[in-house]
Amino acid sequence: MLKVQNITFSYTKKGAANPVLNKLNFSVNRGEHISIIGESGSGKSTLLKVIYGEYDLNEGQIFWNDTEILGPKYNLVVGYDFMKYVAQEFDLMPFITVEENIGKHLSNFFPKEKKERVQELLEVVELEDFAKTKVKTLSGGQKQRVALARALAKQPEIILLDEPFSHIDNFHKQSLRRSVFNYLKEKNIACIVATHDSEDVLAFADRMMVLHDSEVIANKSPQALYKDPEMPLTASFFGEFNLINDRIIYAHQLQIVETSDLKVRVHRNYFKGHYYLIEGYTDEDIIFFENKSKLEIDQEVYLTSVP
Ligand SMILES: Nc1ncnc2c1ncn2[C@@H]1O[C@H](COP(=O)(O)OP(=O)(O)OP(=O)(O)O)[C@@H](O)[C@H]1O
Repeated sequence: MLKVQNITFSYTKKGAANPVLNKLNFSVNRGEHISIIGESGSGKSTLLKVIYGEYDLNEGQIFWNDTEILGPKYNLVVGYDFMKYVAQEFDLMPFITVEENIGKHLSNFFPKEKKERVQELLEVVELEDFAKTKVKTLSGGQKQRVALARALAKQPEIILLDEPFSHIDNFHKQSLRRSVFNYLKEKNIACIVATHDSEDVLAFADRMMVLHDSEVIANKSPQALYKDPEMPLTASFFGEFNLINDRIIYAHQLQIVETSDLKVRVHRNYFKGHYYLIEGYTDEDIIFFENKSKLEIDQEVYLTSVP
């Protein structure tokens, strides 16, 4: 189990401290999948780096089971065998092939096992056809997949992923995401994923942590937070929403009815595939709702909220 106990961390720039994490407490079980979300600059990457032991804490402690994770002040080499970290900037060996990169840290004493392991990982990241390709000739998304496979090669107990699919095109993203996250579950590898993409979270995360103002402001299942997001920042992660009488109401929860207290004049239609997102105005506010078809501009409709 990962235990993060009361940790505080600041970057120091020209003697001035920039506090990024303030008294964070949480734990992650073996095999558990945690997503960290938050605005850009809220400290998601910093939190992953601190857990990895890349920086020294100002306060608090981090443990994986009984081992305390210590920073560079205490460790000549950053990192531990049981934990892997795939950063946004993946550092690969450009002049050797994909399979050589993936197998880089696997022992050569067991060539058959090594070959099988590399093949298994090539399949997880869907790069079988690129095994013999030199990494320098790969695209950004392909490199990201090699970095993922390399991090998994020695089967860590916990893996930290920073925006793991950010460079991957939509065509491959869906199946790659399923393949990687299902693999981690199967092997009981804990993972902490920093992401902006709700698709990384909703179907896969056991818990979702929201970072804001240097603190964890929510730490619940995606289902619980979707149902009761508590604050606009969390709701925004799930889609378009409105604040009506201080209540968060998602755009899809508003429906056109014959008459109601909520009268809206249609301002714009946005095509979304199987529905349109409609932007409308009341006398005071902008309201977003969904409709199967496009509506006439300036048309007046009445809305009601449904669960
Ligand atoms: N090496 C560094 N030195 C000084 N300040 C830094 C450093 N890295 C990040 N910061 C600052 O720390 C804060 C948190 O940055 P961090 O990269 O952790 O945010 P993030 O939530 O991961 O952002 P994003 O979603 O844009 O990747 C920001 O204000 C950033 O400017």
